[in-house]
Amino acid sequence: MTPKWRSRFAKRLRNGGSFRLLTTMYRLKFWRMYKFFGLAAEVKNKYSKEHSLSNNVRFGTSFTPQAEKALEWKDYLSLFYVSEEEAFALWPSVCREQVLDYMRKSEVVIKQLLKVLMKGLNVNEIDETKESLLMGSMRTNLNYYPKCPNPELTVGVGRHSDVSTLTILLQDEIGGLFVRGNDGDNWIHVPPIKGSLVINVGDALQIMSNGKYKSVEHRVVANGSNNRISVPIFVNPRPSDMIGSLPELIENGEKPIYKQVLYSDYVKHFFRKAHDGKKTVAFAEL
Ligand SMILES: O=C(O)CCC(=O)C(=O)O
Ligand SMILES: [Fe+2]
Repeated sequence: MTPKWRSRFAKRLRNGGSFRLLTTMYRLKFWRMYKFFGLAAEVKNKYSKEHSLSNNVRFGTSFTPQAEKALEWKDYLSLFYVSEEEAFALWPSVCREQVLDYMRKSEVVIKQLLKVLMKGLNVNEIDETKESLLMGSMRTNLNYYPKCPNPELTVGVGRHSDVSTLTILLQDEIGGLFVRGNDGDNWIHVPPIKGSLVINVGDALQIMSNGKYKSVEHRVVANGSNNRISVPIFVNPRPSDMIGSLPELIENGEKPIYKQVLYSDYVKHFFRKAHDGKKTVAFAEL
């Protein structure tokens, strides 16, 4: 990355928003994903909350069905990465290798993005502890939005920000993802561009950057004519990490606006309620 590009990039993220990173690196075979969702219901149900052998593998529908007035028009398979061995033992074989490959290749891009973002905060050294805080755990979701007979009655995903540090999102050619503009009023469509990824700042980075980088609010509409697939990688702190305004920023004289919270508590708080815009972040406010 050239310094000019780097500073433009850091500025764009500071202003809040979604940054589309053009790359030809990713050629994920979407049909492989469709294959999972095309499996018989009883096969997919082996990975449901009730039947899955592990909490790290979960097939479900909607976000938090027990807290939602109307269900989101979406099925998903959520894969929390622990190790290759575990993935081989527990993840559905129909898509396992593609997801692992995608995650492995993404790591290079993720590290570069985080380096640039930390530079923008004057944090020039990312040691092992910091790296683990920024990207110590990863979760990949396969989202499947089936064609909806009454799209005006529901949504694909309600408005929310991700609880991640960064989200790397791959979407197919259908479209339907919207991000909230900087003025807070307008919604901007994120058009699919072949060979591109959408990079979203999540709440954990907003908190660690002491509010300098803003997590982006987004939503997905339900679609009356097409099925849609998206594959976000949520780059997260580890569940056992304490997150809060980074000490480097406070040592530089900034007033902290976030307290230290256990990341797994933050995530639990997010999942307890239906999607509600950016309200989750209040959980960490001082
Ligand atoms: O499908 C998309 O484009 C976005 C999905 C999303 O926001 C999520 O899974 O958190
Ligand atoms: Fe999201």
